Amino acid sequence: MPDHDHYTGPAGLSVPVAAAPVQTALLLVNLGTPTAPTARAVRPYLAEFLSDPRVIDTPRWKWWPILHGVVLRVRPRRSAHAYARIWDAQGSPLRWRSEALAKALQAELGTDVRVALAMRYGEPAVARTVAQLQRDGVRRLLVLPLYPQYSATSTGSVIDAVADAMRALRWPPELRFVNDYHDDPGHIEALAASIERWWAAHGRGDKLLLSFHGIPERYVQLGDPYAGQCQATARRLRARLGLDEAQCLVSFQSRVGREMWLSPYTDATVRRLAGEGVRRLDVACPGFAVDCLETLEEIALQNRDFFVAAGGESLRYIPALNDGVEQVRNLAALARRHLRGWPGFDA
Ligand SMILES: C=CC1=C(C)c2cc3[nH]c(cc4nc(cc5[nH]c(cc1n2)c(C)c5CCC(=O)O)C(CCC(=O)O)=C4C)c(C)c3C=C
Ligand SMILES: [Fe+2]
Ligand SMILES: [Fe+2]
Repeated sequence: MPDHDHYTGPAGLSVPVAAAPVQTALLLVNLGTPTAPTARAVRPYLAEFLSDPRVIDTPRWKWWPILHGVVLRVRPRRSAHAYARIWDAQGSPLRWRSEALAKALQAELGTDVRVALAMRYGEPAVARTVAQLQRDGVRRLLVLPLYPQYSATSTGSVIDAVADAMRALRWPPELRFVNDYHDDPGHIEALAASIERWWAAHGRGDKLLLSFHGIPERYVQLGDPYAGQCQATARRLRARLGLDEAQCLVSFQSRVGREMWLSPYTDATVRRLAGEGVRRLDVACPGFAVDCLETLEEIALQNRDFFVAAGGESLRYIPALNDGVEQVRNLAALARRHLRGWPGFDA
């Protein structure tokens, strides 16, 4: 009797003719974080991060000796000290908050989509996560980097990692990417609503500063749309909150190295504002989907100290959207829009 459900080969190979039910997955990708707030754990994380040519585009022969000879000897200890200030009972905030967001999104999206989380650097690695999804029968994959603004250094690098993961698979899944969501009306509304909610609970400061992660200015000259997208997010948020440019300012944080980065710099801005008589400064970081080292340490601790030392009264950090209801509803709606047209999702 011929078996119509299987293809049978001459050497005894037998594979099913009918495909298993197609599964769709949403893969969230965030930057990644060390496994512990120690120099020993931070070193391999920084080595992977700072070896990425999307992040540092200096030719390898020139960068390698600097990275291994200087940067990885000095920076891990400094970074570990910063991480130790924000590490909590659940570990790295970036990691556990990203996990909480993935879990909340899974609950919001239901059983039609499987939600997974990977990290660009460190674990869970993109390649391993994608390979596991494929083994589990996922044939359609929507990738959502947790960066509202596109930069080649962040989103572009996630695209590289997913492309590398695809290359390693014999039968890669169908693929879609969210490039950015910097001006998505639902995202702007989510940001505005969470800032207003925070003001209702804590009162309003004299000014609102929006601090975005910086990148070298040269990258923007080479075509990176990041700076324009940050300014567009700020413009829309201002319009929604009814603030002008004097009441709601933009700055860029985290400069590393000697090159000019996007300006004005956040540390110089908070010092300037304190010097100009601003007493209570509210700071939000709309470039970070979840709180992490850059918000909890660099803004809420380091820049707070700069502001107070320069004569300000208090710098208050307004938390990221994290796994709050505004973010979960918005990212679920964004995902559903990008899933449209795939079987099981309205066209
Ligand atoms: C040196 C170049 C760097 C570029 C360019 C850069 C761009 C960039 N980064 C983020 C988001 C995050 N960065 C974080 C930490 C971090 N960033 C850099 C360097 C660059 N980032 C370093 C060396 C570090 C590690 C900490 C340190 O030593 O200062 C984090 C926090 C991670 C955490 O564990 O909490 C995030 C998030 C974006 C969005 C971006 C470009 C737009
Ligand atoms: Fe960074
Ligand atoms: Fe930083």
